[in-house]
Amino acid sequence: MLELTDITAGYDRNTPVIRGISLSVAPGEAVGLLGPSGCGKSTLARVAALLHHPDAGTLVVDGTPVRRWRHRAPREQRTAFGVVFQQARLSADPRLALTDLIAEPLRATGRRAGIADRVRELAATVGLTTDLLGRRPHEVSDGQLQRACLARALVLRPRWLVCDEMTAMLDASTTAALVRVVEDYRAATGAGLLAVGHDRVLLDRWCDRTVEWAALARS
Ligand SMILES: Nc1ncnc2c1ncn2[C@@H]1O[C@H](COP(=O)(O)OP(=O)(O)OP(=O)(O)O)[C@@H](O)[C@H]1O
Repeated sequence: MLELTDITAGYDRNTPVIRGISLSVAPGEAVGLLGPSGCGKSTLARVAALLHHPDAGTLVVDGTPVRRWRHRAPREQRTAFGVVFQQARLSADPRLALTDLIAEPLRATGRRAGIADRVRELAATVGLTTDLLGRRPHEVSDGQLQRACLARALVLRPRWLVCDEMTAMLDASTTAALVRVVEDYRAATGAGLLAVGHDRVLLDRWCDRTVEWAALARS
């Protein structure tokens, strides 16, 4: 279970951008989070994925309260999450070939055995051909780069996926392909999903339930 309770967070302690927000995702559940631009969806998603320290409130992941965020979070908690952001180019090191980008979390956690096989397997899963794997981010399209970022998010086999506007920059066929990859992964592993977006039709089709930000902010 992913349980966010009474979360207050922002970028300046005196003026939080989200206040007293609670949201839970059950194991294996897919929850869509819908709301207008700037309301704080990404901030909440980053708190949930241990990437942003809240000013107040609690986060409990699979029964264990989170006490530290970002690089201070215990590895076991950090690696339970796979995260994909809207802007692949901002989340990809421009110096890394796609193969190294996908392998980054394996190297960062010292899991060096079988890296090449795992990258090949995931590249096929997300629909990246071998010739693309040696290219760097500026040598591939936004859709190809996002495929690599999704592969990177799955490489440690996370129990939780946070997709923050993952498909907002993509065409319909790439969107459908990436959603399918996430859903196949969830069907195989039972991972839970928090999917942030603007597109109600997509989120309703993709997720078990869609939550409106306005309802969260009222409750
Ligand atoms: N790094 C930052 N520093 C300061 N303010 C920020 C930062 N990131 C976001 N904000 C502000 O926090 C508020 C919430 O931003 P957030 O990105 O969480 O909203 P959002 O609902 O995800 O928006 P969008 O749908 O446009 O992505 C906005 O007013 C934004 O300007």
